[in-house]
Amino acid sequence: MSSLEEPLGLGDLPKLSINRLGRFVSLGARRPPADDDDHSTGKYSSSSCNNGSHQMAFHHGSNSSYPWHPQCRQAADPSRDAVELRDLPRKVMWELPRFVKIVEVGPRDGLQNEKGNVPASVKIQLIHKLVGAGLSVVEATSFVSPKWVPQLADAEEVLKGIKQEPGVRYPVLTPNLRGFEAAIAAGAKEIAVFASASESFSRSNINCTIEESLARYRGVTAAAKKHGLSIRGYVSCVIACPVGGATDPAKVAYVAKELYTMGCSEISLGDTTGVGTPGSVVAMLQAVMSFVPVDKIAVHFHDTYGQALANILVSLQVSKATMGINIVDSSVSGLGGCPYAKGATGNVATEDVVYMLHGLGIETNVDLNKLMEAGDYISKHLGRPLGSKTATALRKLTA
Ligand SMILES: CC(C)(COP(=O)([O-])OP(=O)([O-])OC[C@H]1O[C@@H](n2cnc3c(N)ncnc32)[C@H](O)[C@@H]1OP(=O)([O-])[O-])[C@@H](O)C(=O)NCCC(=O)NCCSC(=O)C[C@@](C)(O)CC(=O)[O-]
Repeated sequence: MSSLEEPLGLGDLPKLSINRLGRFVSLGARRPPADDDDHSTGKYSSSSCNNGSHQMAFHHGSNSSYPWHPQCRQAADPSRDAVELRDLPRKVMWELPRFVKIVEVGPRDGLQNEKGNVPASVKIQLIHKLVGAGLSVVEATSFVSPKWVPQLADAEEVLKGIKQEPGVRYPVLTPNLRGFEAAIAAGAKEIAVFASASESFSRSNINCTIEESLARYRGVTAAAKKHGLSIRGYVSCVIACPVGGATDPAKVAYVAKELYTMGCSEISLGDTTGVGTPGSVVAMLQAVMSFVPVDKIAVHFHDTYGQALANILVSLQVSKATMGINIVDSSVSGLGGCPYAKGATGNVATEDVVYMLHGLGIETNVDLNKLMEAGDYISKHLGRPLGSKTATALRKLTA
């Protein structure tokens, strides 16, 4: 392996003086004092890590296969310096969560935009592989009009074909009561409604105004609550709309608040076109966080402009007052795109998100190797190269 192929990670830092780093951390880092730390909420405690008594466990099964990976080196080296280095990201950045829940949207968002037909059996296999990789939320399909999204016309067959594992969530999109009824008949235990912060996108995606969609979703969420179902709510075009241009963060906050008030337990904020940068994302998140608790917010970035990982990172550490967002949507092998958002590419690849989070010492419970196998499986079926930079690099290394 050439040095260029090795990731420059925390494991490279021992070449620097720990004392100098310590000074840098204490002078430069803007983090709250140790008194603010609170393990019950998952906030970081620096003092407890210095003696190793609260070392984070690195149970990312896949990492053990990559001995050069910074986390593996550190896990094998319990020295004080290694512990300090491993926790460095938490010190120099605003607070990061200890655990991030990944919501895998590949089988739905990923496959809704495919030109070719993907058989239901392949979708079911893909979902099983994703769950086998440790993902605890896998969005399975959509009960939408087959005239609008023919790619998901097999929703019933897919949902009925999945062997639902205990403790795993399989949300499905439902645009109206008709979709909701079909979803519960097929065994759905969680639904998702999807509104937009842009009038023009709302019309092109679901053929109604924002207010009409919210009125419709009040009916759908009321029915879902009666059946004891969990509900996810999406807001699309949170940064910009493919037709209408930049979105006012206040509009995003309004739609998010309405969805939250009607009973959505998780609000996913979608940068549908992938134009957001950390600058625009922070402004939008601050607006939404005035109305929706941070632990109910998920971020959903498309990677059209290559900004998705940066946007996720800033979302995790968004505020001094809170511990940041800890739910991230992503799509295996970067599949996806909305058929009604012209020019937008796929979601950020789950493999790349997992690689970054594990590199930050954040747990996900996802096994990167098994996840890459799911990515190989669907990419092979679609006849296209891997859409994840991480998977592409690791496959080259192990070829
Ligand atoms: C909302 C509608 C149905 C309105 O569509 P419409 O044409 O206004 O509704 P309609 O009531 O006139 O129905 C049209 C036809 O569809 C049928 N129909 C009606 N509803 C259903 C249903 N549930 N299931 C099956 N069939 C249905 C209905 O019966 C009728 O059939 P016909 O009488 O002509 O034979 C339509 O616009 C639609 O299905 N849109 C879905 C579009 C979509 O799925 N977009 C992608 C998901 S959103 C997204 O990707 C963004 C997100 C979430 O990922 C976040 C982000 O990235 O930002």
